[in-house]
Amino acid sequence: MPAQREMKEKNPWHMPVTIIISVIGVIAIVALVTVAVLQNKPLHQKYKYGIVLDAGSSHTALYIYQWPAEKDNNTGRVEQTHSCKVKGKGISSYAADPWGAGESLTVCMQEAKQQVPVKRHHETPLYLGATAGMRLLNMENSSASDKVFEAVEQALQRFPFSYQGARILSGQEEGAFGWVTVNYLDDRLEQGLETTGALDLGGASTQISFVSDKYDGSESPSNSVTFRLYGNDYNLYTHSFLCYGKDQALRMALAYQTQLGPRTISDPCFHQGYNVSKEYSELYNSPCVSDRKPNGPPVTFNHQGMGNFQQCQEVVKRIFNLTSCKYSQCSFNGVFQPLLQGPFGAFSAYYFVMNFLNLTDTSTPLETVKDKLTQYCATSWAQIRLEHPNVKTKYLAEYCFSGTYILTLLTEGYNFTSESYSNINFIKKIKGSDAGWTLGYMLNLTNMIPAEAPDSPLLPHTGYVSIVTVMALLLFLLFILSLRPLWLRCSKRPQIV
Ligand SMILES: Nc1ccn([C@@H]2O[C@H](COP(=O)(O)OP(=O)(O)OP(=O)(O)O)[C@@H](O)[C@H]2O)c(=O)n1
Ligand SMILES: [Ca+2]
Repeated sequence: MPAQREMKEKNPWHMPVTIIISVIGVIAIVALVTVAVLQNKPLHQKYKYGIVLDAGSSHTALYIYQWPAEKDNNTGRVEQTHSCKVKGKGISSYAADPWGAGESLTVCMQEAKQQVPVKRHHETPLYLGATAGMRLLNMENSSASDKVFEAVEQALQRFPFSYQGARILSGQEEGAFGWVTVNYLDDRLEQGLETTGALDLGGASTQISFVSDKYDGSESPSNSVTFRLYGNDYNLYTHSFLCYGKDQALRMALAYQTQLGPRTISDPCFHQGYNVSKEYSELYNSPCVSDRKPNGPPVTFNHQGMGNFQQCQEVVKRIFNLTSCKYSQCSFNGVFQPLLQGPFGAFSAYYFVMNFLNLTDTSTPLETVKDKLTQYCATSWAQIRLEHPNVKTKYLAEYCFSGTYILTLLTEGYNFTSESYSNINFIKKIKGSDAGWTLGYMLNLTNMIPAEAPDSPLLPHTGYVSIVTVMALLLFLLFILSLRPLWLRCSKRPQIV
């Protein structure tokens, strides 16, 4: 017993003041670490939203994007959470019934109301951008186009979002924002990596956009778009070909075959056994072909398929002017195009068509791709329908033409070769978000890509946690060591005998 008492009296830990100080010290350190860690933990649960309606020539689609609420200005954080395809045709097809255009959007808008949390509705920006279909309608009949916009605007303003306007995008914007989307989703802008070119094929127009070291914008300045993003300067080449979307290109190809007003045309771009009566007035009802309407044609013509890829390619080539060029080099129709450079993402109808034809693998030699298309085009219409009973007849009838058009546009039009063809990636989505101009458009309008690289925190969160913990442990050790003299003094005290 006396020995135990002696131990207690020697050991400063058994002094009440020392115990209290130690406990407070430990609690303070734990509290310090906990508060510091929690305070700096990134919040993931709160999001902001943005909605973009892509009013294309063939259809309208609604996209909802979200990003963490506390990081509007951060990099690569915006993602698509929902998309909705509007039933029916594009808004430009409602020229005779403008209110129908507004009405057509309500189902997808209701869906958006469900998808975005109610408390975010009022601060969620809503944009509508129209592309080549409305560009053509505006050229043809600007008052009809104004009426469509009026109806669309009224319909959208009935929803509780922050409506930011509906307008026609220029071809240049459409190309440039598609390029921004692809490179943003691939984190190429933020990291200053080599960029990917963008190839977009719609129903009424098509865009090509890429960065070329050889292009500084001085030759054909109208094709140049400059950006400063995350501290890097980009000099983008972009061009939009109006009327060279898939549907209008088909019209032009048919117009060449019907310019003498025959009752029947034998079209190599359609399958053998395909035979449909079509109206001249309907075929020529577009500014892309209206000036070539034959004089006094019959009301209808029989559109018969022959199914021949080679001949189809000859027909398709006729819609490209490959000879005139006043620049150092051109793509087609006298449009300047610098040397192709880098990888390319090809989306929209490029993807739909090549995916249907099982031709998205560009490591397959171009000659093999052509052989496969030759076989596909030569298959009878009856057989094609039998093999794809669930595919929309309009799409199905056109895939031979569409595949041929895509290969001709890429090789004869844009000058992709057997080698550079493999630089193309046919894509639909990147990391869950659709490739297209809408995301780039929203990022631009909400200033979500800074011109300069944002100040990044000195340390990542895990590094920060580790340093705070190590510092706290060191403090604790220091505290223990500071008790040592006290402990030594106690141990030297004269013994109580
Ligand atoms: N499964 C699908 C879906 C669409 N298409 C075709 O793809 C084209 C539409 O492409 P899209 O990118 O949706 O065009 P829009 O945006 O409507 O047109 P634009 O960009 O020219 O305004 C149309 O010709 C349509 O027939 C297709 O062949 N197969
Ligand atoms: Ca489009």
